[in-house]
Amino acid sequence: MNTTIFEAEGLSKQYGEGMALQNINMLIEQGDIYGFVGENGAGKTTLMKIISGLVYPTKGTIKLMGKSKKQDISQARKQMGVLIELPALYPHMNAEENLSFYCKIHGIKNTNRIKEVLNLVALSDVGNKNASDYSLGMRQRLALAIALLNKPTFLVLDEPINGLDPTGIVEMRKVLARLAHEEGVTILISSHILSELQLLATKFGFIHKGQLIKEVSAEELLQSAETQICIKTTETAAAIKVLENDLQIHSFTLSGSGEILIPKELTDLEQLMSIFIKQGIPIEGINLSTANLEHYYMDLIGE
Ligand SMILES: Nc1ncnc2c1ncn2[C@@H]1O[C@H](COP(=O)(O)OP(=O)(O)OP(=O)(O)O)[C@@H](O)[C@H]1O
Repeated sequence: MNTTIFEAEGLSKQYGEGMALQNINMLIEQGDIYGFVGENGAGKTTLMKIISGLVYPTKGTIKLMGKSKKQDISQARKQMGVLIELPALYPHMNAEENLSFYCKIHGIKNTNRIKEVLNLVALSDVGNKNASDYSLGMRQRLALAIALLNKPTFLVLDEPINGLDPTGIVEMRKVLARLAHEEGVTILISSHILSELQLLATKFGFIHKGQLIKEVSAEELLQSAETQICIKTTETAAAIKVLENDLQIHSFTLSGSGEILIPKELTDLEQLMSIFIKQGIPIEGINLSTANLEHYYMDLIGE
């Protein structure tokens, strides 16, 4: 049975007149990389702050590492690493010195941990370079290293790839995948870069105007996407005739660029190719379209 890391029941947060969160029920289990998706102002940061103890909910309950009493939750938070706002980095200090400073603040005596976290975030080679010489991606990874100092089992990361260039994004993805797969860290991560989130997350939660409208596993997302065969031909009208008359396929659509999209389960690709060739229909390309987190999200919120 999977262990529950975080659970919210009927969670709401009101700021003045505005409801930032409304009746949220959410479940994060051990080993999940939970991708948190939502528009600006949807409520992602507010929920992450509640989990981290930076903001109190107006209504509802939370359980952290199976604990629900206030004191036990505070204790459980010691097993968490949080990156919501970038911690202050001292530019004139190198990464090791910055980490050493945070070790002192958090009362971490095991200085070997500094080398370990530098290794985990792939900064070992540049650990003695001043932080002012780091790229944004390296600074983000150093901030992550600070969040990892206490060996967390649960990481909460708000937009950790925001503003990074493609190399920085790939580096961060590799680091997070390694933390999850090799160190067994459970991760809650928000990002507006849905293609990136799709490469990493094992589960998704979609929040819209303060409401968690859907939770779905990566497998369910794949299954729910109607995998389609896309056929590109210069003879679209003739190809459609063959589909309808010879193959009795009527549920196909045309993409914006004129490709014919057929649900995969409706067709035997070999048979389709052989009929097209027999009828002299030129095929310029065939490929499979698969699940797309961005489309899924847009469908979900009705846009
Ligand atoms: N301290 C605050 N006081 C008043 N309103 C707030 C406060 N913090 C957040 N809000 C409001 O709560 C709502 C949710 O904000 P939140 O920052 O949680 O959204 P978000 O999904 O993280 O957005 P983004 O993707 O832009 O970071 C927004 O309407 C925001 O204006």
